[in-house]
Amino acid sequence: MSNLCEVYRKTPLKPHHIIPLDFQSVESVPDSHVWSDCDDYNPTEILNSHLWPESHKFRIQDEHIVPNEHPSIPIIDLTDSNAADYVGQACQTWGIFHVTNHGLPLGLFEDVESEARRLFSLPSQQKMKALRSPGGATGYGSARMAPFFSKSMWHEGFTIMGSSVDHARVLWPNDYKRFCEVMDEYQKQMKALAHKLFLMILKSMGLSEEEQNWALMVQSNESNALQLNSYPPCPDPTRTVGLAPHTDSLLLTILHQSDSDGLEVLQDGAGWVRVHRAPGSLTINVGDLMHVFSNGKFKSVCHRAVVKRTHHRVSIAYFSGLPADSVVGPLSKLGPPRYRALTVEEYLGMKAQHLDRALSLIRI
Ligand SMILES: C=C1C[C@]23C[C@H]1CC[C@H]2[C@@]12CCC[C@@](C)(C(=O)O1)[C@H]2[C@@H]3C(=O)O
Ligand SMILES: O=C(O)CCC(=O)C(=O)O
Ligand SMILES: [Fe+2]
Repeated sequence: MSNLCEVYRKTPLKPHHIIPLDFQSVESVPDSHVWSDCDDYNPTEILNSHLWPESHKFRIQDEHIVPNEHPSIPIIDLTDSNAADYVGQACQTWGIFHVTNHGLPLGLFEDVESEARRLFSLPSQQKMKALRSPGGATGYGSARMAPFFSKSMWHEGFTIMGSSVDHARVLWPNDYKRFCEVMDEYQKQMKALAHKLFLMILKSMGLSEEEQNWALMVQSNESNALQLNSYPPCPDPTRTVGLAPHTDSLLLTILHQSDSDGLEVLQDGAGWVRVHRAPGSLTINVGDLMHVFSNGKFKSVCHRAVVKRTHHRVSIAYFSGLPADSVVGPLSKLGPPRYRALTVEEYLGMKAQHLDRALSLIRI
């Protein structure tokens, strides 16, 4: 089991921040889930783009990245010989991009999505048997960041770190193996892809082979999490929020948006931009630890998820991180450090206390 689990044990949550609404039993949106107050909706520090240097506020010009004249999220073919450069550029400008030709079989996504749907379509009382414990990191429940918002999100999640067998067994006592196999295989494939992307990123940063080897050694120990997200159909999608605006804490996130769009990113000047899926692609975004490691060159992108009136949207997010005791600080070759170095554990502790303010609190 991943040692990220232990970090979260130190910041226990209250049960009402863990237990999702029984979405199957409601016909209208209860007041607890109506987001009318704008302040709730927009975390202050994230919107304050002082976190990001002026030079990053430009549009991608490279025609290989953006095939049309309207700015849109880059789509990068991982088999292109220049892919590493494009990945580096996309991390600097958008903090998010799609990858195609990633080599993963379509069946893998069909399987993980169908298992996720099998889980979320269980009756609420059954899912509650796998509820995350107050000091726990894995299992069924609301998003970990729930306590920072006065309203609840139209969302339920299932978090896996390592093996899912303990929770799967209580959900399906006689039929849990398939779920575990699919989740194990998915995590294995994602780990390999995260490794490949990390290597491209290091290359794009101009690291020497020796420096690359060192960094890869650190990354080969990655600590990760798999998050199944469910956004049930909502009677009033304009007054509800799927996932509130946030940045992801770890290095990189690999997102599979199943069959419907719903992810939006906050872009300087443009506001909220819908992240349309490209066929067969995966969506990659930069997380806070990568933001620190790149000395702010790569930006940890603020994003949110919206909900649908009739469609039950499911997404699968893989968070690639580092062991809790590893130290993350800006690469020295990227200029004077703009963030102080700290352990993953310390950073996640700050995130648990300050959410979107954590990154600015470690600025030098
Ligand atoms: C390893 C991770 C990463 C977590 C916490 C833990 C497991 C679940 C992840 C999420 C998923 C939903 C958004 C987020 C903000 C949340 O509330 O839970 C993420 C958070 C983070 O990136 O900080
Ligand atoms: O469902 C989505 O599209 C976004 C999920 C997400 O941001 C997350 O799990 O951190
Ligand atoms: Fe996220």
